[in-house]
Amino acid sequence: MFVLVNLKTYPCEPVAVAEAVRDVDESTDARLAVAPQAAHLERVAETGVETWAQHVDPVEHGSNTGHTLAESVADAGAVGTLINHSEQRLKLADIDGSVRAAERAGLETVVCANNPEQIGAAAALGPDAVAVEPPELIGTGTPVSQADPDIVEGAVSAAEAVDDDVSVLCGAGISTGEDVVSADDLGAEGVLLASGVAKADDPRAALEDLVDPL
Ligand SMILES: O=C(CO)COP(=O)(O)O
Repeated sequence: MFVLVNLKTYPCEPVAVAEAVRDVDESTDARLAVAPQAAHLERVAETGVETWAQHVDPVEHGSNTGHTLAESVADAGAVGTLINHSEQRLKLADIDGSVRAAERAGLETVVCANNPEQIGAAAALGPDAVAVEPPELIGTGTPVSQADPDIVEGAVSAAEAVDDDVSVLCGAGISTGEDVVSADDLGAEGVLLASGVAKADDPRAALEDLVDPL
C-alpha cells in the first residue's frame, strides 16, 4: 500500500513529520511519502523522505507570476505531485495541463476527484494514479473506507474501465491501520491522508499505528 501524507497548510513541523515518515517507511513494506507546502519541499526532501508537491500549475517556464512550476518542485526534490485536490480544484483543461507539466518534469502524478464519475474522467487523462476523496468526509475522522465503501469500489471499477494501468487511492478521514486495511480490501492501492498525522499530538506514533497491520 502507498500511504501519502498531505500536510496541507496545517501548523505542523514539516521536517519533524518528514523524518517520522522516513523512519516509519524503513520499518514497513508499505510505501510512505509526504506532501508539504511548496516552500518546505527542499527542507523536507533533504531528510531523505519520498517528497511530493501538493499541486503544480499547467504552465511552462515564462511569465506566470505566482504559479507553481513543475520543474521547480522537481528541482526542490519532489518526485511526484497531487493535482486537483478538493481544496485546489482545477478546470478539466487545467488538470490535463498540470498532468502534462508534471510528466514533462518527470514527476509522478495523482489526480484527485470527488466520486467514481470524476475518477473515470481523471483516469482518461493518463495520470499514474487517481485518488477518490469525498469532500464531505475530509478532515472528519470518519474514514471513507468505512463510511462510504461503495465510492471506493466504484472508483476502482471506474478507473479500471478506462485504463487499468492507473492505480486508485482513496482518502478522507483515514487515521488508523484498520482504515488502511479496509481501503486495501476495497481494491485501493493506497491512501491519501492528512489530519490523522499532521494534527496528531505524536505524528510518529500515528504513522506507526497506520502501517502496523500492513
Ligand atoms: O484531503 C485529504 C488528503 O489529501 C484527507 O484529509 P483528512 O485525512 O484530514 O481527512
